[in-house]
Amino acid sequence: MEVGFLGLGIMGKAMSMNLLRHGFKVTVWNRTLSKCDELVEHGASIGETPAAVIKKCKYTIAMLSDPSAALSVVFDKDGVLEQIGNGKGYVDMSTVDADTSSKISEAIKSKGGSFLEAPVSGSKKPAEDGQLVILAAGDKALYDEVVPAFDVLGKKSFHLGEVGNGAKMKLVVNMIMGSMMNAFSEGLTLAGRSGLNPSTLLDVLDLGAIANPMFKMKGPSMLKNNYSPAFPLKHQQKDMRLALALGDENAVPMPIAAAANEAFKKARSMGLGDLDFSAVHETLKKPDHSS
Ligand SMILES: NC(=O)C1=CN([C@@H]2O[C@H](COP(=O)(O)OP(=O)(O)OC[C@H]3O[C@@H](n4cnc5c(N)ncnc54)[C@H](OP(=O)(O)O)[C@@H]3O)[C@@H](O)[C@H]2O)C=CC1
Ligand SMILES: O=CC(=O)O
Repeated sequence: MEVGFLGLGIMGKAMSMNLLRHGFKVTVWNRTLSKCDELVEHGASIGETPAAVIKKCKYTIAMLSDPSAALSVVFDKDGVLEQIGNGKGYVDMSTVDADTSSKISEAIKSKGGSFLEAPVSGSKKPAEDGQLVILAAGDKALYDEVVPAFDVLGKKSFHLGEVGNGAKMKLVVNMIMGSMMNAFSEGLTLAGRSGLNPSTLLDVLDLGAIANPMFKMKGPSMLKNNYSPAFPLKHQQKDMRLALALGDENAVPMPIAAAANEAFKKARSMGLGDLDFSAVHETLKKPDHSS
């Protein structure tokens, strides 16, 4: 199967590499074109623009940072809309809000193309290992056609109905994840400050009812102040912001998510946006008055 791939950040690189490993022919594009080189070394072709990729491929996947990037790649000059048409499918796997996804869907469909949103749950490692959870919604025929690619990228795919439902599901999941990360981070800090060994806290948590892969994976590196980015904090804060807007629209009070969003904003203001989202832990540290 031949696919186009737009966006070679942490996730897009891992996902397109995985497709190549499984025998897919992949044509890649990235805004910073030099990031295509490593993929080319592994057998990918380059498209000079999003439009060029769409022209060449029947199916194109996008994995872009946020709503503004997702819109720009579709609507701007040399964008997806210039070449999309009958018989072509566009699958946007970026995490965006339902409105953004609907705008993209309507534009693609007005040109005769088909559209699927398919944000994913799972980070860098699951992307490398083909263990993502795919939250698709939109054109069911296109979904059925791209299942071979989803089977490589993920361990499970859902088709959630109309466009917008995939985006909403992803935002709900990440709203919960961001809130959990803040509670975890406060717990680690409280354990240390009150004279407990935070490593022992990790062992205790792992044996009880709130054990989960995120605490297990992130805890040890957080205790070493290692925030090498798997899921950049700026994207987690974007997801909290979009989830809070969804809460506004539906009159759902979300005081815990709102507090978590403030912590992520504080972390961004401290210059931590490009680090892993677990770097929110740093917002709880005492200022160093030693110098
Ligand atoms: N990392 C993770 O663990 C997960 C991330 N996600 C979501 O997946 C998406 C991608 O995440 P991730 O790979 O981590 O992000 P990165 O920040 O690593 O990559 C972002 C990508 O978007 C591109 N981009 C940004 N702005 C524009 C623009 N205006 N026009 C064109 N391209 C643009 C970047 O291009 P350039 O290289 O030129 O900057 C890059 O290819 C996000 O929506 C994120 O929320 C979902 C699940 C897990
Ligand atoms: O969006 C991030 C993730 O880990 O899922």
